[in-house]
Amino acid sequence: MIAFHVVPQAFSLAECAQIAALALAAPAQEAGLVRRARDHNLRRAELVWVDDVPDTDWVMDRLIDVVRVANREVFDFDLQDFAESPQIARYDAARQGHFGWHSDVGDGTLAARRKLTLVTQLSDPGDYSGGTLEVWFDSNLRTAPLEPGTAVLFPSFALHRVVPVTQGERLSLTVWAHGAPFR
Ligand SMILES: O=C(O)CCC(=O)C(=O)O
Ligand SMILES: [Fe+2]
Repeated sequence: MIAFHVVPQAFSLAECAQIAALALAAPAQEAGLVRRARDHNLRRAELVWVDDVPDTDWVMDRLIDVVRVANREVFDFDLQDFAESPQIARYDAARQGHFGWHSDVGDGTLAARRKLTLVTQLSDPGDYSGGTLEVWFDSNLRTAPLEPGTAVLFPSFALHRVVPVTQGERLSLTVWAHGAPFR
């Protein structure tokens, strides 16, 4: 099974800036985990659900295209739908934004069906320190490239984390593709 797939320029720089601006204008929610439990030791971030932001159909359309191509060419998972809104997460240094080691698959109705995770970098790496996304699937730890617009995809059950942001602010755009649970 492929652990980690990188798609450069899934979004242009201008598109990343546009998505970031929409997110900064929208009211954010404190980040929950699957099933909306809150554990600040595990995650500190603010979330905006893309489906709650007007005029973002093009964002979802692009994400669907990128997932479709990656799944056809690389993963070949049995995917059925996108059952949850994409999320924009803001991790800032003031709150030591981070997300500890976790899997995106949980035992909630939706989280149990997560199969493929896609994360797009939205921020210029010059705007923050720390904040790297690491995926630990096998003996190799993989780090998501920092270029804004670059997307990474990995099986949703793979352990991953966002290390604490120590300066500035990092934004990311995440979406999950769902299907019958792995068996
Ligand atoms: O912000 C990221 O890079 C990762 C987000 C994530 O792992 C999640 O929302 O489950
Ligand atoms: Fe995650």
